[in-house]
Amino acid sequence: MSARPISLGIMLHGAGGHMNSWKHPAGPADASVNLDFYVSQARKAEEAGIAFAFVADGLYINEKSIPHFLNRFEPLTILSALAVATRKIGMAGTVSTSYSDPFTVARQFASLDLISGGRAGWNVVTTPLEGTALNYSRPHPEHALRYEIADEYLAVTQGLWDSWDDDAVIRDRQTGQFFDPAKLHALNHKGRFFEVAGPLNAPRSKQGQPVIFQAGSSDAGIVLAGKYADAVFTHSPSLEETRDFTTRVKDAAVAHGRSRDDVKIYPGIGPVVAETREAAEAKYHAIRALLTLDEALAYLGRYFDHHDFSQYDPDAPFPDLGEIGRNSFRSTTDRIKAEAREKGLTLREVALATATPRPTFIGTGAEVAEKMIGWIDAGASDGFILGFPVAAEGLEDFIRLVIPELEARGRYSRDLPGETLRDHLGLPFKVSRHAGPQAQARAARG
Ligand SMILES: Cc1cc2nc3c(=O)[nH]c(=O)nc-3n(C[C@H](O)[C@H](O)[C@H](O)COP(=O)(O)O)c2cc1C
Repeated sequence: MSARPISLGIMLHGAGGHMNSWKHPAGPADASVNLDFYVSQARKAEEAGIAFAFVADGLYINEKSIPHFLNRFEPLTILSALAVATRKIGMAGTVSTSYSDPFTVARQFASLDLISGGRAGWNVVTTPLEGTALNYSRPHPEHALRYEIADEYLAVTQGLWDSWDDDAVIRDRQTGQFFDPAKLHALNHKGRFFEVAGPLNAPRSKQGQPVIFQAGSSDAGIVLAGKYADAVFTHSPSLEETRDFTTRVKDAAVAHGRSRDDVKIYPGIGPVVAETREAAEAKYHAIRALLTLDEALAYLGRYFDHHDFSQYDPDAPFPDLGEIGRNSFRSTTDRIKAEAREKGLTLREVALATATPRPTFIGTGAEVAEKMIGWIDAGASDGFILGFPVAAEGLEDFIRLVIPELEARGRYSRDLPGETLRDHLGLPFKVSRHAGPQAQARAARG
């Protein structure tokens, strides 16, 4: 295989990314809380050489939330179950830095990394929805502050993960020595938001530390990713916009003394594939028909902190919302507003395009495979996270129709490299900050 193989993750999100995917006959209606369905999706993905499973999350619902959000598994709990039902596929889960404590989260991911044999990843989010504050006995931090908290939070967590040198625990039954005190490091962090003494009560794992994913595409999100992220989950509006984003994240990594290859970019895509282009279009139309306009307006509203769009004429131009949305999903709402303005769209058009977008990757297996290769070769991304609108149908179709086309072009292997998630993503073992200069140099050489 000469050119780079394409790296894939799969979003596990119940019945699928379409808000009414639960109505689609391809999978179970209760998929969001159906352990057997999650296990079967993860195993199919693993067999197909998909590098990691990815579980998104949210911490606040109301009666307008989409069905999958109303009843679903907590990410680390479901990933711990999936870790013992699989052997190779990575396990990446979302946890918010605005509504948790670094010691607990460091410990939870360290445990997942041990349970899975070095396959854990943490998708770091800052939580967009103000209503979350109602569930956590604390005020909702505004956008900039959320990212300042996240920065210190990550420094603390990664510090805790290096509490124990790789050979610190001896467990010598003859001498009775359990560990070497010289190889145990307290953190003694005292910062603006956190005071954490450490050490962590968990060792490092087969991959050193869990992989850091980051999701959040605003300027502040890009700076955070450049500093800490091993991988970034982002939108996929177009090849050009995604490539621009990728360039900015990799520039940010370089600005923090890292290399461009230290951070991998994974846009989420929702391919719809069939034997012919017409059949793929028919599949998309069946998916689109699952949705009413009212539901699309509620879906759109969530990005704007559950703004009520039903108050406007759907066939009038998209309303001028001023600052609404800037403190929630900022990068997403800025993009929606700009596109509506530039293209002169009505509210109805914006709501439908947001809730049930026409996939960028639609067509035959060969067409979708060619397009994916085109994105990678143009430098738009390092891989993709597959978030099928209808999970059961989408994964089957992709394995049957797209993967063989990628293989035929020498751009995909079902044999995942190595054993850990870092191996799968082409990232080196994470050397401890307390390791000597020789170990650091070895790691830098790869
Ligand atoms: C592609 C993408 C995926 C996201 N996934 C989640 C998620 O699963 N859970 C969550 O609480 N927030 C998620 N967020 C929200 C961000 O963490 C952040 O709180 C919000 O988008 C504001 O950041 P931004 O303006 O930098 O994008 C996501 C954002 C993006 C852009």
